[in-house]
Amino acid sequence: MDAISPIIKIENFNKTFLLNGEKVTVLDDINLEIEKGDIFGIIGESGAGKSTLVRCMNYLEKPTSGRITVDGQDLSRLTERELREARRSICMIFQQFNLLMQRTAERNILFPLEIAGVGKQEAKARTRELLELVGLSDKADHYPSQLSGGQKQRVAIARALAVDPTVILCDEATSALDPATTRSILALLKDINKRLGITIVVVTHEMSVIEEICQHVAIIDKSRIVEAGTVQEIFAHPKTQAAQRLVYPDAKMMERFIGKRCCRIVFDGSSSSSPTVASMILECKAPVNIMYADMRDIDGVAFGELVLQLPEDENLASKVVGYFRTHNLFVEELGDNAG
Ligand SMILES: Nc1ncnc2c1ncn2[C@@H]1O[C@H](COP(=O)(O)OP(=O)(O)OP(=O)(O)O)[C@@H](O)[C@H]1O
Repeated sequence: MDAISPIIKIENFNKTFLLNGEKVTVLDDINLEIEKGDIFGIIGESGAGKSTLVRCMNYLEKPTSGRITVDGQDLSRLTERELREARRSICMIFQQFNLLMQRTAERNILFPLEIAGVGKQEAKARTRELLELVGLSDKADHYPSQLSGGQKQRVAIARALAVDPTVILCDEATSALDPATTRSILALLKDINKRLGITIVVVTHEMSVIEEICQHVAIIDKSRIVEAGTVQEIFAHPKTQAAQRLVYPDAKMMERFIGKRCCRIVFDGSSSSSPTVASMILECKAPVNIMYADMRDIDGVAFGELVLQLPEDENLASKVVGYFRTHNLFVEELGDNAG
């Protein structure tokens, strides 16, 4: 395989379920390519079809029509035995960790090595290494019930890594965790991707997870992929309503600023990293109120939106608006016809 060919390729893919005798289309004409070494996010609202899509990537669910190729192998052509073999390199981690409760952390990680027939000494040494990699060397003998949610997910990640996968599929892997633990698990996944070159597919309903670790993202809405691209592109120019709802969840709230001399400034990653608002205040000598701010730092670049209340003096107000426009920012005055 050359470095730029996709490790996962999904073509003309459809999935229907039979529900009370009726066909329900859950995924409709999906086409997607995920490059080797990427951290790829799949985001959408509840019921959009995210989990079904990711489960199809290792054939836990089979497509109704269409093709899935992973690492050059068309999964539809594999026998059950070959599929089991292929699944060893396409591991999955889940929201609820799925650990074996009667086994210690160490023996959970040993499990896939036992199934793969790895010798005892080698398996034990590998397990120790993995416990260290996920920062749990001191918890080897703990049972899942004695571990926190974050620690359980670390064991699940170590177990996934035991068989040297090329892809890790994460289905809402941080959704049961608090924000600080979520960040630490995402940092661990990022580190694994960087150090081991493993491709990671992240299914989530939280934009913050995408921002934190993904390079590319696909947005699923009502069974279809409505937008896909780099995280920066999607943040900068969300085209569809589904993407706009995710990137600007508070868009409806803008209505409350209408008629109050407010303007909305969009930071789409193209402006310089200088403190633009502070510089504007110094240069225009204009006092402004910040009414609303939703800013994110993605790879050191500012994305998001600000609502400022402009000065009453009309000349000064247009000077402020002009300042932002000359600094490559999109500015929209929230007049009576805005919203
Ligand atoms: N085995 C099944 N039989 C029938 N319908 C199913 C089955 N599995 C999933 N569905 C339906 O497919 C749709 C998509 O489900 P899926 O779990 O993929 O969505 P999701 O985007 O992951 O949602 P969530 O974020 O709530 O988990 C839902 O309407 C669900 O009810």
